[in-house]
Amino acid sequence: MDQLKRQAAARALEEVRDGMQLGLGTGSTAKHFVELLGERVAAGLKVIGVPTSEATRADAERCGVPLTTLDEIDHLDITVDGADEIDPELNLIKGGGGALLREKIVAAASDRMIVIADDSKWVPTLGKFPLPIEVIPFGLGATRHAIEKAFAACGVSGQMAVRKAKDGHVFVTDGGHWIVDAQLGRIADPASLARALSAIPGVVEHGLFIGLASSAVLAGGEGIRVIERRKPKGD
Ligand SMILES: O=C[C@H](O)[C@H](O)[C@H](O)COP(=O)(O)O
Repeated sequence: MDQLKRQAAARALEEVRDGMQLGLGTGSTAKHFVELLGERVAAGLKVIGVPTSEATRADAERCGVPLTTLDEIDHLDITVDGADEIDPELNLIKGGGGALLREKIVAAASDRMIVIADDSKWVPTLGKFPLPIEVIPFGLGATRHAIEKAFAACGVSGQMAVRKAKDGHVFVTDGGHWIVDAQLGRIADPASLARALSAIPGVVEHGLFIGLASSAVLAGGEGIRVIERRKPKGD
């Protein structure tokens, strides 16, 4: 599996050109991209990156990838990031590693988002992977109630749980928020659910990435597939 993730990362690296400003994703697949990018930088490639998490910042620094922020620059050429699920419209579930908020900000600031994954992430319909919803701890009971209403309005339902870290404490995101993971099973209309969740005041962001991915690089036993999004970015 790790080999497939690295192959997908290597294929995405072929899209990177000298002088590009890059969004650097988070997770085990994106980490391969950062490592391979570091090798190219050591060989003379001139790029600058914006990390989507503190973990990726540390990886990029270790690999010698020069970094900046979206305060210093306001636009990126390509973001390369992993995903937890990818559907045929290139809608995504992201946030299994808790980095969804910065990942979405960075993807939205990019001309192109290339998703890299092993082909186990390719699904006909999103929802088997628990949907991460980043919330403000204040008023969580009311926010959960509003989320349940949004689920009902969008024809989905399922158990919700506040994410815990390995040490048993509540998982806290890089932005200081909590994550509620929702076991929905099948999300028939991810765009409607994304809109409904975004309208809830206590929801900071959610892991549905709709219309952000430009292409997906999927590595499997039979080789690499590159799937391009048909609609323009944002649609
Ligand atoms: O918050 C984490 C990110 O959305 C990851 O890109 C996603 O969870 C996929 O991670 P991995 O490549 O480790 O499966």
